[in-house]
Amino acid sequence: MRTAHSVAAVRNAERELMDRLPEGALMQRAAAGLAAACAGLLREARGRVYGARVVLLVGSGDNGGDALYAGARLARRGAGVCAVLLVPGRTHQGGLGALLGAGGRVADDPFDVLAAADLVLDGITGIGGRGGLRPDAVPVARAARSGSAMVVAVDLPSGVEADSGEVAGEAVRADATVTFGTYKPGLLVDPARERAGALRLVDIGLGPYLPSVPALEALQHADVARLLPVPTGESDKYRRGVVGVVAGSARYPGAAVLAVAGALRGGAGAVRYVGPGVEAVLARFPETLVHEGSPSAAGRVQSWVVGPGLGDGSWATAAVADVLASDVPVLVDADGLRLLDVETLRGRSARAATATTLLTPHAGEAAALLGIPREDVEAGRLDAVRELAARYGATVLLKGSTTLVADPDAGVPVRVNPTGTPWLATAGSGDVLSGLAGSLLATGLPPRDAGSVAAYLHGLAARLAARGAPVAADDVAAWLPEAWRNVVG
Ligand SMILES: NC(=O)C1=CN([C@@H]2O[C@H](COP(=O)(O)OP(=O)(O)OC[C@H]3O[C@@H](n4cnc5c(N)ncnc54)[C@H](OP(=O)(O)O)[C@@H]3O)[C@@H](O)[C@H]2O)[C@@H](O)CC1
Ligand SMILES: [K+]
Repeated sequence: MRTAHSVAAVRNAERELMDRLPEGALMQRAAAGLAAACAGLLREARGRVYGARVVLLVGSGDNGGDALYAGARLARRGAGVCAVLLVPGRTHQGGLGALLGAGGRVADDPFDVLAAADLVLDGITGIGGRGGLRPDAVPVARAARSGSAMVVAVDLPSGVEADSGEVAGEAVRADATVTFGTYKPGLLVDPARERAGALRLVDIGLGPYLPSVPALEALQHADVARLLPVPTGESDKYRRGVVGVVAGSARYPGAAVLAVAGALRGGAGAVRYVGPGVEAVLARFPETLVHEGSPSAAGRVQSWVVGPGLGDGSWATAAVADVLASDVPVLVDADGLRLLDVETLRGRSARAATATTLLTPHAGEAAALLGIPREDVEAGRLDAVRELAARYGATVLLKGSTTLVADPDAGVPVRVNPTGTPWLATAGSGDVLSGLAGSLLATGLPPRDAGSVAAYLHGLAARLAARGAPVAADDVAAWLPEAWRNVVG
């Protein structure tokens, strides 16, 4: 599991650890890890550290101090290191002394040195930064990107919000970020994540002092493998779970087919389809159980998926209400999100512990549910998913470039999916995801696990299917077994 902690948690842990260490020891640990990472990158790019041209962008806080001490270490290994001091009167004095003592220098003209650099260390701001880059830092950050240098962010790309992943204005765009002690939420959530490049974590000994419950967590292969259902010798199709899929309409029969395609690959023993797309579903998947009446009359299921391509006719409205009246886990997607009755939804968890709900909006649907503009959801994804989960009393999976899953209990870490790919932004891929997650719900996974495991497999399947080329939603569904094998492999 990759975990991220809030700035407040990092600051507390830092205070506790600092009390037990000699002054400056923590910054030296950070700088040593940072210099080692930079030396590795320079060796990869040009064979050796000796003679490399390194430029440090140094702000007014300890983030700049880290850059200066790391620069001193690189200078001692023969790199030509030059510091650009953004606030000369408030530069970290110990760090500057170390750099100058190691043969580094302060740049006269930042743009000259940046144009010739092999590597730029961004030490403008770290966890103390607020708002986007200040105006004087913007041209320097742009110049760092415009040459051929690798840009390495110290702790965080300057200009991003560490706790939320928001980017208010301009931020550094790094090729790599070397972060200290723990990941920060902004390194894992877009739009900030996208500025961070490849992530590297340097252990500075904060671990024992950080809270055991992080703010954010990202599943890795081993975590997903542990969560995936494994049928036993005694499993028959009913014990493995039956997922009911209420999807599709005369106008959108394809949504039914794609949701069933996802559901068939999610581990449930059987898929029961209910809706107007019976013919299309059976033509493609003859193994599906089908029913054309109301969902509650279709036979037993262990979970429901309701909404993809359902339209908003009277049958659809009644079907959503019917499904929400059940006591099994329900996943609500797409049109289902527009048709759901909020009071019924909130009442579900009070009615039965098994009546859990997983909502799976994309940014536009989330915006409608929250009554705010879509851009606000995209800019502040973490806040939006937390707010939705709290307001609706349901688990919420917010789809997008970094899919997030929030539990209605605010004390439970938000999950962020690490396997996404831009190729997933394709029609119908959400229908596949809803079927897949619903199927995992039927096997008994709680909503947060079902949502985050489904997002993980779905992203991985898309990557495996795509290999650099466009994919259709149908390809993603077809590659789900390969993604599953890849995880348990
Ligand atoms: N915690 C730990 O465990 C460890 C922490 N370590 C390191 O310390 C870093 C945190 O250092 P920090 O607290 O000094 O804050 P930092 O990020 O340097 O920025 C604050 C300065 O920036 C300024 N400023 C603010 N916003 C700005 C903007 N938009 N654009 C431009 N400037 C802006 C602000 O100025 P002011 O608002 O006062 O004018 C203030 O002076 C952390 O990220 C890590 O690298 C490691 O050494 C070891 C272990
Ligand atoms: K930085």
